[in-house]
Amino acid sequence: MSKLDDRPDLSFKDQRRLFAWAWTSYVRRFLWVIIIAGILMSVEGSMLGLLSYMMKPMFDNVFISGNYDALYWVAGVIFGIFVVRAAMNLGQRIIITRASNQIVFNVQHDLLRHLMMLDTLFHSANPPGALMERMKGDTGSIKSVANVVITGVGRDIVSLISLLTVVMVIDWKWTLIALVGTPFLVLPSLLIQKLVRTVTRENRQIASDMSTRLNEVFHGIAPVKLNELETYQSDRYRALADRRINSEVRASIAKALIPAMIDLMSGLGFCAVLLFGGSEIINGDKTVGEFMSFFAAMALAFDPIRRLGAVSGTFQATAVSMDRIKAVFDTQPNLVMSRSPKEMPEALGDIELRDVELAYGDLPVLRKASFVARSSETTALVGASGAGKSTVFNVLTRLVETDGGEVTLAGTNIRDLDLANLRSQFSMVSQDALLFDESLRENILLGRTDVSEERLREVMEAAHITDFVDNLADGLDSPAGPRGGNLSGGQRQRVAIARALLRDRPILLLDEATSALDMRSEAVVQAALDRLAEGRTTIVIAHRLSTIRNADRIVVMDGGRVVEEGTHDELLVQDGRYAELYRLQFRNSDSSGDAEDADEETGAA
Ligand SMILES: Nc1ncnc2c1ncn2[C@@H]1O[C@H](COP(=O)(O)OP(=O)(O)OP(=O)(O)O)[C@@H](O)[C@H]1O
Repeated sequence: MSKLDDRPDLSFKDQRRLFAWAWTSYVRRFLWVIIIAGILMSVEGSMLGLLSYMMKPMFDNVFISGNYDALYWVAGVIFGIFVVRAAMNLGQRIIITRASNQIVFNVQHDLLRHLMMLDTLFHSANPPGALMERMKGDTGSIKSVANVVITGVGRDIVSLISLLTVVMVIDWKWTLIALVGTPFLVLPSLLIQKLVRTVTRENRQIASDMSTRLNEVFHGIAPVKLNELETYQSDRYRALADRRINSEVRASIAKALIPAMIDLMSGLGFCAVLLFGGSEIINGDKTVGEFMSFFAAMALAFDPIRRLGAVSGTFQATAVSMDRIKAVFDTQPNLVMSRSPKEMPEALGDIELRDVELAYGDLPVLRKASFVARSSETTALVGASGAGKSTVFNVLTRLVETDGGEVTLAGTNIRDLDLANLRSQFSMVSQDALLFDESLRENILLGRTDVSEERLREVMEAAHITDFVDNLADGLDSPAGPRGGNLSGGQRQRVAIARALLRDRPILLLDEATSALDMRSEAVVQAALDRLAEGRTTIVIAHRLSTIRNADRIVVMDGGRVVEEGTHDELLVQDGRYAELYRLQFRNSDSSGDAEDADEETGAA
């Protein structure tokens, strides 16, 4: 599963494709809102033309002819123009803000769902900070298109058309002279657009690296402090921030270049008209009012023209962000989903791995691994660290896809089963129990509303949670803290066990489920797990071999292969890898009295 690498620069066709995708997927459903906002904007924009046109009666009828009556109606009309402008602007702003936020949240919502569908390998390759930046930073730039482009462009185009109509009506020759420099803008603007795209892409990447850095610092705040990495981390962040400032400045220069060039061209046109038109007024061929109207229209056109010039920069920047978002949507999960999934077998039956192969990139992790976990029995997976035991769990729950071989549940290939249905067969407790930043109650219930207080209490007692919960000020409603940080490792593990007890599914997967518990708690929780395991198909990975010696079957893994299988006694008689591990652990725990130390030394799971 791929890392989200940057894609090549966007051609004009790519950009058209991206905007077409955004339009059909997200914007089109707001067509009516856009039309209404467009009407309001058109009215607002046309008011500028009217305003400039009012210069003519103001100068010719009021100032030059000295007509007092005209003074009142001209003033009234001009005030009316401003009232209409204000009302239209307010109306369309409200409408578009609502629509643009809705569009962005829709994109974010779809993106979140899509990201949650992508498999574990994708998430291992792409750090959370980088994904958050795509979700927030890049979608935010779509909003700027909605806000700036849809609102601004509509209004500015209408303003420009109305102002151009006024200047054309007054004198088409003056208009042509004013616009004489425009064709020279085309080539430089194309080059500038490419520059904007390049700088924006770089900028987004730096923003993503910054989020990743922050995410890692806050996630690993304890190791940062304990290894005195504060200065190192803040220097790294500062280096990124310096690059970001640099690239922000370059991006804004690039974006400002087009309006700056438009300014220059407008200045040239302005002076040319002044030179040419000034003499016509001096000669009496044109009135002062006409001249003032023309210049007012020209001056009022500056802002819309400059903004329209800047729009192309915004468009380019947004195209880059949309491309980064589209890259996520284009990434498909590695999982092969069955189009017509088979029914889940009534009686679950055995779980079988047959010649299963899996590699993470170039690293082979499972190599033709085969074993059977019999229905309603407990199977233990044993082997050195990195042997591939947890990967077997990932394969069973289809968090990762195998490269070869097959996994069956009661004879049915798990690929032929509905994914959600398959996952609903498992309860799992893993070594690093992940808690959410919610109350303990919410962490145990995980959204379920059908659990009675009695059942909840029962489960808490079995998982040995009541011990510590009853001592908390808010009891079960105490917050677990970010990633369960308010609890100890052992307490977190007990919450995870309570979840599994409550979930109560036919297959139980325990990955060093009691490794963080003290001896006394472990004995009690282990008893609860043993009770839970009764009648269920259980696969257990345990640190201490003593905890799995009663398993119905022990599967020994080494380097991604199954190297031995049997009961504890059979494996001891075989005198192979298991017997070696067991003796080593037994001897160490015998001499030190601490089985855990022995486990760590041997690396046995
Ligand atoms: N998401 C991943 N991306 C790349 N490599 C991975 C990933 N997950 C695991 N690995 C690699 O796969 C190998 C097997 O890992 P696995 O977690 O299955 O081992 P394990 O037997 O459960 O080890 P332990 O007893 O230490 O938990 C290891 O070498 C590990 O580096």
